[in-house]
Amino acid sequence: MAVDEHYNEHGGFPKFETAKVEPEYGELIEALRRVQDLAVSVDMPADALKAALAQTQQLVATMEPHVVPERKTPAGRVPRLPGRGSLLMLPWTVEKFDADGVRSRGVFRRFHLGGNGAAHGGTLPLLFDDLFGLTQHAYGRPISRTAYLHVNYRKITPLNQPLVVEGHVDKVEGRKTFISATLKNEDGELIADSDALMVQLLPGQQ
Ligand SMILES: CCCCCCCCCCCC(=O)SCCNC(=O)CCNC(=O)[C@H](O)C(C)(C)COP(=O)(O)OP(=O)(O)OC[C@H]1O[C@@H](n2cnc3c(N)ncnc32)[C@H](O)[C@@H]1OP(=O)(O)O
Repeated sequence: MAVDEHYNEHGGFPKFETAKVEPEYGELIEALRRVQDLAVSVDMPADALKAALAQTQQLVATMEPHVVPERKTPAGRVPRLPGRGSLLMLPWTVEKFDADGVRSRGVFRRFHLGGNGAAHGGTLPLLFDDLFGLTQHAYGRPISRTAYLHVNYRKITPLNQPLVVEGHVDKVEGRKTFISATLKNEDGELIADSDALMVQLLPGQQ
């Protein structure tokens, strides 16, 4: 394991701490994703719209009193959950996490639709960027920020089909970590590939 001697230097970043959550937390996040799927899929009559609005306003009222600062919410800090329990992240599950690389599996869902049955092109950099963050972390690099991220779209990215993304560190030069990744379908066909530069933060950098 290539643990960097500067691993504990996190610039302005806090250390990532796994959150403990109630069993219902993962179910809530999944239900909210289903709502997102539906929100971009439905064409409702007025009475159904009114009912959905009233129920959503009720949900907001239930959740709103519990807003906490960024590092207190479990969102994004539950590695066993799809997307680490974050609604922003692709709801994919990490199945390999070590210095050799990180592999994650999942599907692009209806709410990732760009057009004509394909995932929105902007959702792929999100998938890759989060994977790159995890990859450099698994490699033992200090917290870094993405300086650039390049995506090659090789084939249409389908919705609701199991896909796998896999990334690894190519080289490290001082503060710079060069990482690359591939997105493939279960037949091993290449859908997209990406490479990025992540730059280690200096003390005080955010
Ligand atoms: C377990 C769960 C964990 C948690 C897992 C969570 C994963 C989340 C991961 C998300 C990561 C993100 O998306 S972060 C969000 C998106 N990124 C950002 O917002 C970054 C904004 N940019 C910046 O803050 C800055 O530009 C930095 C920090 C990247 C670099 O600024 P700096 O510190 O002043 O460094 P600087 O001197 O400019 O550059 C250092 C070296 O990098 C090179 N360099 C810098 N930028 C570039 C560039 N675009 N293209 C080529 N090369 C570049 C320079 O030439 C130099 O090389 P040399 O002369 O030394 O050879």
